[in-house]
Amino acid sequence: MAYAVKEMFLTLQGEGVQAGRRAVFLRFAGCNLWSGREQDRASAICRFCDTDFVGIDGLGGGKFADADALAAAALDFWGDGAEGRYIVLTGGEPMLQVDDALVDALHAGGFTIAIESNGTLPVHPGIDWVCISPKAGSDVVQRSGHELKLVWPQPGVGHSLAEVDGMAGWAFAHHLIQPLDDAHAVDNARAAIALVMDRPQWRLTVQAHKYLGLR
Ligand SMILES: C[S@@+](CC[C@H](N)C(=O)[O-])C[C@H]1O[C@@H](n2cnc3c(N)ncnc32)[C@H](O)[C@@H]1O
Ligand SMILES: Nc1nc2[nH]cc(C(=O)O)c2c(=O)[nH]1
Ligand code: SF4
Ligand SMILES: [Mg+2]
Repeated sequence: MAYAVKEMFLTLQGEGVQAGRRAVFLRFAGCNLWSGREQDRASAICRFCDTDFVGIDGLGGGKFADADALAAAALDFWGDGAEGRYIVLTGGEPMLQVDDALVDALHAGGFTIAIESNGTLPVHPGIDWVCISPKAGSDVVQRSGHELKLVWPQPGVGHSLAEVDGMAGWAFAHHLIQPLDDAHAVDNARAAIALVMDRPQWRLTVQAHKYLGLR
């Protein structure tokens, strides 16, 4: 299968339990919850996305003919050294494109594979670190994994507190709250902190890369 990749880059994971870890980010083009066009944002299921995932024109992006070609490009971004190779599959929605061939090729390249997914598609069982970030109004089918990372608050109707308490029972090792980054970031952080103070099953995570000048 061919893969449509928006961009690829080497950075530190900025979010979640693996924050601070050196990682190649592989950002796939396209998402099933928003077209990525600004004129569609207000009518999309997911309306707060902070990412451009349209097209294949980013740095390190392109159309990759097969899994070996994509894994080879990821290894180039990692550079020298076989120690601690870590790749984060993101997007857009990576599960629209991730398949057996890619998982096998990345493992053959020595990568530990992490994914950032909205959970509306089952995550590939070969992935080593599963982060699911539910979006209000979507049907989350992937309710197990390593970390559940809920953006809070979500604009519009959002999740009810009853839904949040329900998610605390989903089979994840870690339950995380990530403040929504928009024009009201300070208020959002306050709301996220208040939620965690009331519900100690949840922990706060922040998008550290945005404070550190990392991609
Ligand atoms: C751009 S998404 C791509 C992966 C996948 N589509 C998803 O939503 O999980 C990567 C992560 O950024 C989070 N995110 C997107 N926009 C955000 C925002 N404005 N503030 C905080 N987190 C955001 C998502 O919830 C997700 O955890
Ligand atoms: N540094 C860094 N960490 C991240 N963690 C999740 C990200 C994403 O967009 O999926 C992201 C990102 O875009 N940059
Ligand atoms: S599901 Fe993820 S990639 Fe898609 S629009 Fe929402 S945050 Fe962005
Ligand atoms: Mg991001």
